Amino acid sequence: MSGMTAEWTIDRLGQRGDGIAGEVFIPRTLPGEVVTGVQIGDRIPEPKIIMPSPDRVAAPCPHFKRCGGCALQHASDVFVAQWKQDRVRDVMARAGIEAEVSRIETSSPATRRRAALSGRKTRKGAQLGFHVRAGEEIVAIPECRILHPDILAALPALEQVTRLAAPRGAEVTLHVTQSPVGLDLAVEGARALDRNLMVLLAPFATAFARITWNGEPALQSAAPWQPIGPARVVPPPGAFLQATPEGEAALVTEVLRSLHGATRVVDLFAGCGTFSFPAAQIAPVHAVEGDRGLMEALGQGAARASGLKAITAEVRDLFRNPMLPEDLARFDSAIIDPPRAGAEAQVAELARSGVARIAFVSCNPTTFARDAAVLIAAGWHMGAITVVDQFRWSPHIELVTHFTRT
Ligand SMILES: C[S@@+](CC[C@H](N)C(=O)[O-])C[C@H]1O[C@@H](n2cnc3c(N)ncnc32)[C@H](O)[C@@H]1O
Repeated sequence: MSGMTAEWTIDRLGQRGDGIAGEVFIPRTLPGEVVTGVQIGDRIPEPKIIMPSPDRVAAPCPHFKRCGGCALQHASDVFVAQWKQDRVRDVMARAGIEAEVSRIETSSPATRRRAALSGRKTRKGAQLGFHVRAGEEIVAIPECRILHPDILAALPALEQVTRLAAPRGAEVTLHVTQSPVGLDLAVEGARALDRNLMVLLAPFATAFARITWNGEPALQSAAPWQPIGPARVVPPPGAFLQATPEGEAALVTEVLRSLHGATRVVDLFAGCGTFSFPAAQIAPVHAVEGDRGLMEALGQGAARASGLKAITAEVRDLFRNPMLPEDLARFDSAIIDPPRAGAEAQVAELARSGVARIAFVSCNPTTFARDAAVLIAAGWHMGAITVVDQFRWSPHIELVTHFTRT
């Protein structure tokens, strides 16, 4: 069929949010829609909609057609919310688990507090933004509907930094994180930082609280702290943080609900303490994490915080060296929030530990389903799942639930 125009009816959406008709992927379409277009390989990159779905809406962002940042702006909020919850049910069912998905918490537009932007120097200035869908070209995003207004307001300054940073013919990545005292900028792939460049960066102290250049400190006018529970934590440059404050609050609420009755908590894959600090309002917390910089940030935040139970920190690779049942014996409750790969090794140990309750946060339903199946097979009961949509208009899905012993 390649190269021919034909008519297609969309059956379903795939995990990246593309419509699928038979074996063909058709972006920016919805189930039930009839489309035509030229097939290139297994895709119809520029479909024409012949019969639209009642769930189709006008995309709120003027960049949607080209920008690869959002895949689902052509769908109503109701459709996206339902699709994400159904996807979690389907993935769980494929792992043999009948899951109760109770609700979805969707973050508001313009609340994403961190972004990785791509930049390239041009003859006249700089290109800065997100990549086009499945391509190298960069789309400028001055009217982006997901990013926090502080980040959008800094786009002109970020373009100037791109001009200073980008090596000839190469791209730089600008990790920008919003904080109450200004933006934290970590530039990667930049040309080497020298004295001349330091001088040129100095005026950016008004636009950015901190600039880090290929991992080296370049400028700091204020420590870019984040409010985490009752603590103030200064994460390392470019560090993981939950993407929106609303999403973080929804996750924390569910985690704390799961910890009801906890007296000693272990927080596995703790990051810089998103759950450790709120949990330490209830019980002492031992935070375990593989990244030393994150653990140091958590330790410094804990040392400055008041009114919390004790927080201890341990740097540990939980894939290669998971906490064993004997290590876990001093805790009655666990929080676990692994990266996308899930926590196969650690969950196997939790399953046979004496811990009474587990709050489980996941950013990948597929690895979560695999890990949940291990706990359920070992006699644990899974509670209702809350889907947390911090990546509004993208197909990305996060969830939180809890496990108790049956
Ligand atoms: C999804 S993030 C969650 C962080 C934290 N719970 C939060 O909400 O901010 C996953 C964390 O796992 C950590 N991590 C990744 N691989 C790891 C490993 N093998 N051992 C321990 N921690 C790891 C990452 O550094 C990251 O902080």
